[in-house]
Amino acid sequence: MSLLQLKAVGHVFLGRAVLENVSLDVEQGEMVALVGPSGCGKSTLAQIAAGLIAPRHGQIVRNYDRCAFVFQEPRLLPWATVETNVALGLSGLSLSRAEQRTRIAAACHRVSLEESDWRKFPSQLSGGMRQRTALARALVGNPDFLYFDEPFTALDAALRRRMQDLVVSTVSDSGKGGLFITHDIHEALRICHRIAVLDRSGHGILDCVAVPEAPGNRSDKMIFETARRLISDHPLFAVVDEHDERRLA
Ligand SMILES: Nc1ncnc2c1ncn2[C@@H]1O[C@H](COP(=O)(O)OP(=O)(O)OP(=O)(O)O)[C@@H](O)[C@H]1O
Repeated sequence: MSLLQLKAVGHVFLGRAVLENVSLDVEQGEMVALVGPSGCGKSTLAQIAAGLIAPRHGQIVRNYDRCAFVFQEPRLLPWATVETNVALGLSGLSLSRAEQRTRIAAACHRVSLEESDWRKFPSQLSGGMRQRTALARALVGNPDFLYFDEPFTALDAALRRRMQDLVVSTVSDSGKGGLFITHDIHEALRICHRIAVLDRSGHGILDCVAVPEAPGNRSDKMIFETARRLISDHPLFAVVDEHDERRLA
C-alpha cells in the first residue's frame, strides 16, 4: 500500500515555477531518498507532501495517520527544556502524565541524550544535541510517516552514523514510510530503499533507482562501491555530483 502519493505536483513562488509535474509514491515500510541539485525544489516538495505548503497544481494522497518532520535546523522552542520540546511531538495524543514521561524518556534514550541534559535549554546544548532533540521530538509520537530534510548535516561522522542506523531500524521494525532529502549519496544508500532524482529545475522525477538489499544489511564496501558507480556511470547522479562540485568551488 502507498502511504504517500504525489500526483503531478506543481508549485510557483513569486510567479516562478519551482516544481512541475512531479509524481512519486512511497510504499509502506519504504524510505525514499530525494536527491537533486541545490534549488531544484526538494524542500518545497517535501513540505508540500507533508501539508506544510499548499501546492499550486496536482494532488497529494496521504494514507498515513500521523507524520513528523525533521528539518535541517532543529527548530526548538528556545524557552523550553529538552523534555518540553520533545513533549511537543505528543500533541494530539491522549496519554496520562506517566505515559508521557515514559515515552519522552524512551525517545531521549533512543537518540542518546543523557538524562542530565533533559532539563537543559537549547542554548545550553551543542548543535548535535539540539538536532538529536529534534529527532526525539519527531519519534516520540510514533508517527507512521517521517519526513527528513537533510537532518544530519550538523552531526559529526560517528553520531551521524548512529542516527542513520536509528532511522533504518525505526522504518524496518515498524513498517513506517518516509521521504529523506540528502545531498550525500552514501547516506541515501545507507538509509533508503529507493533513490529518486529530481530534475535540475524541478521538472519531474528523472528516475528512481532501487538499491539492492535491505537498508541495514548493506556493507560499507557495497555502499562505497555503489556510490562510486552511480556517480561515475549513472547519468542521473551526474546532477547531484555537479551540485557538490559547485558547493566545493
Ligand atoms: N518561500 C519562498 N519564497 C520564494 N521562493 C522560494 C521560497 N522557498 C523556496 N524558494 C525558491 O524555490 C526554489 C526551490 O527551493 P528549495 O529550498 O525547495 O530547493 P532545494 O532543492 O531544497 O535546495 P537545497 O538543496 O539548496 O536545500 C529555490 O529557487 C528557492 O529560492
